Amino acid sequence: MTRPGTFQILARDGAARRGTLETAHGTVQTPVFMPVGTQASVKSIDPRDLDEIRAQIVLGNTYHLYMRPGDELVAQMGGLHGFAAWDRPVLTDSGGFQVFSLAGLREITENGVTFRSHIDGSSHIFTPEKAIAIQQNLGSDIMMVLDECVAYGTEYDYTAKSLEMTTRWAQRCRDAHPEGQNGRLVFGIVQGGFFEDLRTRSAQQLMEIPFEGFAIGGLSVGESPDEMRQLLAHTAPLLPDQKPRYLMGVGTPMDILDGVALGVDMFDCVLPTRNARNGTLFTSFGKINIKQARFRDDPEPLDPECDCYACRTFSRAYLRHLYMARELLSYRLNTLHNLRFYLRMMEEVRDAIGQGTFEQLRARYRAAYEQSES
Ligand SMILES: CNc1nc2cc(C(N)=O)ccc2[nH]1
Ligand SMILES: [Zn+2]
Repeated sequence: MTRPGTFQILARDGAARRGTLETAHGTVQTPVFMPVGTQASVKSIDPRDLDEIRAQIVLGNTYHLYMRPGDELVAQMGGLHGFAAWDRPVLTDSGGFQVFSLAGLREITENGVTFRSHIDGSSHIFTPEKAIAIQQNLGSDIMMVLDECVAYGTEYDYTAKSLEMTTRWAQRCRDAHPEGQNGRLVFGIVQGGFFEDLRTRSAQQLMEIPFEGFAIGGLSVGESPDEMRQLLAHTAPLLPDQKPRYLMGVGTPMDILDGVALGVDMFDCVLPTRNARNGTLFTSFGKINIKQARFRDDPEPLDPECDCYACRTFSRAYLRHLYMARELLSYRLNTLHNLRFYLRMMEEVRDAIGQGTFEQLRARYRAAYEQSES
């Protein structure tokens, strides 16, 4: 088996790259979209479904699993792979983002972040070492460092001090899980808010540490699409060409295609799974909402170009009925479809990069999505 952490670039099309990333649970074809399985489950679908829609790697949230059922229990049950019967790669975030966005009452010190549980108000502390220990217990293939994701609009001086601490925390995370240890990988996370010079500083400091990959954090936090794109265009090319680049929490189909065009290799987002549960569905002709009356007696498949179970088997009329009747099957079929849409788009992306036709693919999606965004 090729050493975990090995990243091979197979083809380029402009700044877009097609590659392979080796992990302890198999090879990931990049660019890749990671379905989000916050509480050890991709909501409403099971591992057989993930296989069928050809998911390669899923994301678990450290904060949630630490809170419930507890990382020690998950370790006892064989890590996420044994517990959730998923035998492919798993990436876990460090909990930093959730603590900053979910937990109540937080205090940040050099040692780590102290916070109260959103479940029962109990007090906890995440240090860099603790964040890594939890992810080790979860059996994560790709662990993220503990970082401070500063809120959109944070002023320059605080952001500058925060990134310095994030770098010191990153070093402590790497020290807690040395390079090559049991085939698991650790990625650094670039911060620096929306200040290009601070992004450069954060990237330069992190690249001094031997991470197997680098994430761009602190985005998709309320900024405009243009602000995100501008920051991304500045930051992505700063990162090592020969290491995977991961854009955290992004995004819409167009955000992802624009990220690929800027050299990003990995993405995760709750959009396809969350939108499925409110009836918003992604199709080859743009975004629709299945609850619209126009679908009441529509016998056609949701998306004729989609190969998922929902599109092969049922009509728009049936999918609308399930949604209006709040049938649980609605969550499952809509989720299967939306995730398959994202995963199929990534398959097309990888093929297009290999054939040098990525820009044509991006233009095709833009034609379908610009109008449906309006
Ligand atoms: C949904 N937006 C989003 N922004 C993120 C930033 C981070 C981060 N660590 O800066 C992690 C997850 C994120 N998800
Ligand atoms: Zn479908």
